[in-house]
Amino acid sequence: MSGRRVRFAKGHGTQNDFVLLDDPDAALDLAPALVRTLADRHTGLGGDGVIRVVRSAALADEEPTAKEAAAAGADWFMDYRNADGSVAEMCGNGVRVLVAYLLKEGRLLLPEGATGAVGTRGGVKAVRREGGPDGEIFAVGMGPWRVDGGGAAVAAGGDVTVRVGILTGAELPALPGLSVDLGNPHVVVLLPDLDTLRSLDLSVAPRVEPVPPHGANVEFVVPTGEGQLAMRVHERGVGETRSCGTGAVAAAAAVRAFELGVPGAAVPDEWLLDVPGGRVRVRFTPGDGSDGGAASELAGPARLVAEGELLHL
Ligand SMILES: N[C@@H](CCC[C@H](N)C(=O)O)C(=O)O
Repeated sequence: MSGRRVRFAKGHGTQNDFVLLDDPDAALDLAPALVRTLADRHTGLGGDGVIRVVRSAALADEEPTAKEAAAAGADWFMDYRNADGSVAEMCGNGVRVLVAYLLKEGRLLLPEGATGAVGTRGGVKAVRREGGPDGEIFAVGMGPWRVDGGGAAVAAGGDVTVRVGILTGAELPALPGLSVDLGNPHVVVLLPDLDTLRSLDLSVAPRVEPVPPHGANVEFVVPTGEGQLAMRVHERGVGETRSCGTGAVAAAAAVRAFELGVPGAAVPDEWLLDVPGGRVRVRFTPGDGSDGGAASELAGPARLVAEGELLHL
């Protein structure tokens, strides 16, 4: 990209932060090394991930999901990369930040309450502007989810084992985890209380066994009230982040699946998740999701904080 001028923006959704690269015509060679440099908090702009803002049609020849997006009328595509340079299928917080950027650039018209669409590798996502104090709350249709091990895994309390360290240097006894697919892979671990959640040392990746074939984002959750969860997350390709949108949906879906298994339990379809970077809302349309028919929605803020031009890269 020597000699080329590339505009960037920086934004976050509940402090899950991203570098956005403006590349409408898919002219950039977004090699993993460039992503790592940009995401680095010392040598680059810093972020949990990098989002290339690209026209779906411009990426259609090399990315089948971009071709589908273009055909479905979603003009813009979120080409999402984790901070380590790896490609991820979906990013719930990232979609909202992308939408905030497209609105700022006048590329998407989304009056409050209206619905638009953006392309991702995890499929076309419907987005709605909800408003909020500074007009920054967006809701994203996250589609169906899948509990990988089905009802048997839910009944057993999980399908994998998770080992995680705590700040004293010790490790918690092995914990059950439930694998949930949101387009990207998640493992959700239910913890007994907030003290245990706070005690986790997520500077080291939790170990999941059997090892998920494509890695996993691991969410640790504690129910804090009816339809309320506290969550911390270790993201695949990043490390601990202050929020994860797909993780929030996976966490709520897992806890809801456990509760649906309790006879007589009143299980809410709306959940509030408190993460270190703020709060997001997850809604499920009625159903248990197991037939792929039920859908989920994630809502939360998105903020752009800077824009500029890349130099020397
Ligand atoms: N922070 C994102 C998820 C980003 C991708 C993830 N690290 C993966 O590799 O699947 C979110 O808000 O969903």
